[in-house]
Amino acid sequence: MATDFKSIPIIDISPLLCKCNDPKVVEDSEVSEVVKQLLLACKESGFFYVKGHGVPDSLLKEVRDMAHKFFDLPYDEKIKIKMSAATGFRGYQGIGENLTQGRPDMQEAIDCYREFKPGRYGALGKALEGSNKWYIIIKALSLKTLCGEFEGLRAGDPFWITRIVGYPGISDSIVPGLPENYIGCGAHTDYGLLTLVNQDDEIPALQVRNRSGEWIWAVPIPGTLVCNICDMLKIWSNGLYESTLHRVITNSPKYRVSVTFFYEPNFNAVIEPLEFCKQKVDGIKKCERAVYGEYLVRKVYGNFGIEYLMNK
Ligand SMILES: N=C(N)NCCCC[C@H](N)C(=O)O
Ligand SMILES: O=C(O)CCC(=O)C(=O)O
Ligand SMILES: [Fe+2]
Repeated sequence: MATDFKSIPIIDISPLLCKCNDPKVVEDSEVSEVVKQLLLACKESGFFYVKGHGVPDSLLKEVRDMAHKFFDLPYDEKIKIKMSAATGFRGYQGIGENLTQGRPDMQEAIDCYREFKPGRYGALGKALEGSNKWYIIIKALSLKTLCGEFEGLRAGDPFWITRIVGYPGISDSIVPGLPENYIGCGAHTDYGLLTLVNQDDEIPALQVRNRSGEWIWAVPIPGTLVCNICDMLKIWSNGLYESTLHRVITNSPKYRVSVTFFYEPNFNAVIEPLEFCKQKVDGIKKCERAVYGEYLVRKVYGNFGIEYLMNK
């Protein structure tokens, strides 16, 4: 359950990285301390910054620089990798094409989804069949390498999504009578397990809602990644962890980029509150079950107007 948090904690996870292969990891006091902080953050705000994550600052910056370069290209170039229902919703979408709660977001983006063999996830998976445009977009993004880490038996054959988002800058001279909260991305929760956000320095934009409805800034902290709990993890934890509402405000004249990686469950996974999480609240089930793939496809359809959907 989210609380009235006023700030988002910064957690140094380096002990986890150093000691993850140590057979005595569970007894390690530094590791226990990190785990304690993570647990608290997952319950109180569903959001935290991580530092000591092992991804060099220079690489985080390089990724964002490449995203800026892509979005700087003329529109005619960008639409060479245009997304549609026919591309499995993979590729570029222009400003105002993504909808949140039915309203256009003032952003442009490139969406990538885990690739899989046609037919692998049956009729449901058909919506997302297609290949990513890696060769143009993110040769050096290193996200593919990172994705590789998450795949395989060890992590249960998870799905993943990555979204490279650009928010055009704004100023009174461009939009006279500009509202104070110009929406780069409307209020939403994320769908899967855990989101990692690599955001531009110096441009506060991401906001997270606490229990009383106040919007708390997740200002950029150089070298950190913003992490947040998503809907499927909330269900698994029987509501113990919060999938917190967040949004993006644009009030800077500077163009802002964020690169998000969504770590998701297996596409076919049936997600239900785990028994030991129910036990913590006298066996009461607090969240409804969902099939991840169904949930995702419903969200993807909701994110686009009808012209996208007519196209497959
Ligand atoms: N794959 C994820 N989580 N993408 C997040 C996008 C959030 C905004 C979207 N229009 C929505 O309304 O959900
Ligand atoms: O741009 C950001 O900081 C976050 C974007 C976001 O919330 C999303 O794409 O799900
Ligand atoms: Fe989000």
